[in-house]
Amino acid sequence: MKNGKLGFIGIGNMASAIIGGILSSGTFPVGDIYMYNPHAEKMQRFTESGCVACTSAEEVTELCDTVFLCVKPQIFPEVLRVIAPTVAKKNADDVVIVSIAAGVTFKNLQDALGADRRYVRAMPNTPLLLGEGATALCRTSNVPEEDFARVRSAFSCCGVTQEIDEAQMNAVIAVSGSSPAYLYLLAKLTCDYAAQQGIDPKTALTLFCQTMKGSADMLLNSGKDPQALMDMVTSKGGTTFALLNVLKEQGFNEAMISSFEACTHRAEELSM
Ligand SMILES: NC(=O)c1ccc[n+]([C@@H]2O[C@H](COP(=O)([O-])OP(=O)(O)OC[C@H]3O[C@@H](n4cnc5c(N)ncnc54)[C@H](O)[C@@H]3O)[C@@H](O)[C@H]2O)c1
Ligand code: PRO
Repeated sequence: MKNGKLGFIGIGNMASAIIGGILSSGTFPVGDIYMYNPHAEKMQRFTESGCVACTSAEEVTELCDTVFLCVKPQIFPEVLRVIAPTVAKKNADDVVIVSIAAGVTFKNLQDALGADRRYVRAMPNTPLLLGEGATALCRTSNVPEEDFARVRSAFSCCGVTQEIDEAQMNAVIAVSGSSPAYLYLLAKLTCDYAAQQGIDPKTALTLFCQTMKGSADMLLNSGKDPQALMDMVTSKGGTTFALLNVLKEQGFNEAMISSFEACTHRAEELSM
């Protein structure tokens, strides 16, 4: 029997972002959110808000019909081994297993927990914490619309969601899962430069962040593609031209593409 409870195993950065987003949105009753982490202090702020702490991953799996696996890929074999007997006791219709791990495939999950179970893979990102996340999702063909909608709503109350094919799941990490890191790197380099030039760090951060937000809005809403928007900024013989020229000369595009490929390749290596 389904009971609508959401269970989280592994309460680290990402589960905290997802649960934080869910709590701020109020989409799910706080008492329906169950969790387990071996370090109990990681659950404290959520239990203080009314979420339920469990004493094991098995307990979360037993009590919840949507189970989010939020541990590092390297910990997956252990967690799957621990929850497998509890998953096996349930009807296949009564549990959806959601993995947010980079690289862990449906085949990995099916080998450990059974081919007849329902699985969703998600690739969220840390801005879910503020309700501004982006999550790519895919499902096995046996996940009905109603179950998928429920999982999707846990992510869409924390931002944008898009359904893709499993074959694209590793490549999408460079698009939205890992990409906050390179945007923060850009922010750090820009603000460090501004500070060296005597610009107040807070002023620089405000200007840079609004520029990221405004540029994102232009990409989404102006009807122009990235190249056309770059051209709008770039006066012939002007400052942007000088900036882009150095990036080109120093191999920025190639470095970015190599970094995307490394990201995807690492996800492939993390498959069990
Ligand atoms: N951090 C991100 O931006 C991000 C984005 C998308 C996907 N992911 C994926 O999310 C997953 C978690 O990443 P994270 O950054 O939150 O890691 P994290 O290290 O912050 O969190 C993992 C948590 O798992 C707990 N844990 C360890 N062993 C456990 C066990 N046996 N049972 C239950 N819990 C256990 C740890 O104490 C920790 O709190 C990874 O698989 C990662 O690929 C992360
Ligand atoms: N953080 C995880 C990692 O670095 C997965 C996407 C973002 O592996």
